[in-house]
Amino acid sequence: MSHSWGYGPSNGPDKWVEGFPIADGPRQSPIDIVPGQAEFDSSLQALSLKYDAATSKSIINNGHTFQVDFGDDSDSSTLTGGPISGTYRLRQFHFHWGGADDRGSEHTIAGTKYAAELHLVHWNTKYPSFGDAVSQPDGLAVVGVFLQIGDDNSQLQAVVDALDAIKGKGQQTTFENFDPTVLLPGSLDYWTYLGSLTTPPLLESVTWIVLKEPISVSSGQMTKFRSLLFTPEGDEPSCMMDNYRPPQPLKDRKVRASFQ
Ligand SMILES: CCc1cc2c(cc1OS(N)(=O)=O)CC[C@@H]1[C@@H]2CC[C@]2(C)[C@@H](O)CC[C@@H]12
Ligand SMILES: [Zn+2]
Repeated sequence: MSHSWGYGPSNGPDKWVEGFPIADGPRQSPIDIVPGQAEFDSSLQALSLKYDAATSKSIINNGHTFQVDFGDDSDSSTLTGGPISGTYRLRQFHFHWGGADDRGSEHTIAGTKYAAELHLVHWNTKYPSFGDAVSQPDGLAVVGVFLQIGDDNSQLQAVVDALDAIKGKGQQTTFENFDPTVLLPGSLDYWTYLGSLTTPPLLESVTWIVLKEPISVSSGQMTKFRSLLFTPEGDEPSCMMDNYRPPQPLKDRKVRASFQ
């Protein structure tokens, strides 16, 4: 099973180690975050997320999730501060979600699963490109935001409304003038730890920044996420859901908190 990984019984997270031995590595993601065991670090800076709506380009169904891609050939949309040094550029954001409202997030909080998790992906501009950064230990910084079932999230609706146009794997459409700041919660308090991509190739190149405060999403909006397909239009349809990796061993790592 080299590159036909997925989330099913025959190609899902428990099988990924066959094609990607790093699945059993020392800094795998996601993890279960236990707030009582996280260490408050007063030297951690506040997150500075500065995004420009003009950098949003397109939305695509890549067969594992859907993602919104951003133009990253300038410092228009960046992450600075927080646990990282230097400047990281926003490349894309995507989600992971469940087949029902009781599951779907990748990180968990003392065992609690949220209905979905947003990943805002940034790469370190000390490297020439995203492609170079993905294999470096300090190459990527991903901001994770939990989605909790509640009221309709009007800020998310523009994304939800675009999903009809990208139902099948490989479909994409323009998605311009979207500032992902609107998807952030009121507080930017976070936990941070060193981890990896949560899908193959599971590269151990991610500084994870997981926000404590969730944003809301309604059951109806989640139903629309689940109407996407893992499969291309025309193939036997398989609804896109439960596209999350479960928590991995913490091993020799510490989780730090930016708040007390
Ligand atoms: C961090 C966001 C990210 C990037 C990538 C993946 C998955 C990702 O989501 S996650 N959940 O944040 O880990 C899986 C495919 C990866 C890609 C990074 C770039 C590649 C490694 C390409 O070079 C070939 C396969 C690509
Ligand atoms: Zn992700």
